[in-house]
Amino acid sequence: MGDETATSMLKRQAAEHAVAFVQSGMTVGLGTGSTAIFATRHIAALLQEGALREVVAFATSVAVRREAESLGIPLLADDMPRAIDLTIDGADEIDPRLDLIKGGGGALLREKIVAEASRRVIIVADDGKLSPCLGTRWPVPVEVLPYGWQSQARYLATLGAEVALRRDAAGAELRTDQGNLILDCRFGPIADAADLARSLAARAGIMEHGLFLGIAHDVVIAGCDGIRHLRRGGGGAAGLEGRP
Ligand SMILES: O=C(CO)[C@H](O)[C@H](O)COP(=O)(O)O
Repeated sequence: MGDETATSMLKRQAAEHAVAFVQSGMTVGLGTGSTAIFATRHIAALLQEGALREVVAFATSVAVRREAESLGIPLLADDMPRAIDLTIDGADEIDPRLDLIKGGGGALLREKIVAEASRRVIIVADDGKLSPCLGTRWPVPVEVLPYGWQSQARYLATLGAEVALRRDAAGAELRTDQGNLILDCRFGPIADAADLARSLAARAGIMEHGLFLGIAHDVVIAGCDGIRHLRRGGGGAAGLEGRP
């Protein structure tokens, strides 16, 4: 089995473990990315089997909304007429406090809107996403308005970032679902993520950033040695007995 297949299997295991927390009647946030998509597909399969009933979902990106529609998952209207019970999403980097870098898939703004509207946020990932300190292995994605974006790039450089405009596979500047740009900001290990988040939030033209601090309630991590369920403030691994 190649590396890619093994990682994909871990992503699926983490995502399916988290879906066990979805109950009939819930409103569920559907995350974006190659890990969260396994949760969406598993929810669809459980709805089809009748093991779950009356679940309504809210997607964190246009791509996931389309996928959910094609799988027959009922969706809330885009104005989110009610709060979300549980969101299952992925992450790019996870530190020991369960703070995150997200936005590798470019959906950080919608993902943060959905997470902040959710009573519970479960992050699912393979153990390659664990990091001693945010910024060690992943840049912080920053979504900026195209208007004046080079000014934001200069501002980000003054904060210590090596800044790269994200491009799509064809080399064109990548546009988010809102038509904005993404600046990937490599800071290296971030000593004070809360302070950096404040500096990013303070700048007009920066629409959102990929630091998700104090947002995840749970992190489900799959590795070769099994699944670990980490809870915020819960002192670490809870093991499979945490399953509802
Ligand atoms: O934040 C995200 C998308 O904006 C993703 O959740 C994150 O990039 C992880 O993706 P993957 O599960 O494909 O590794």
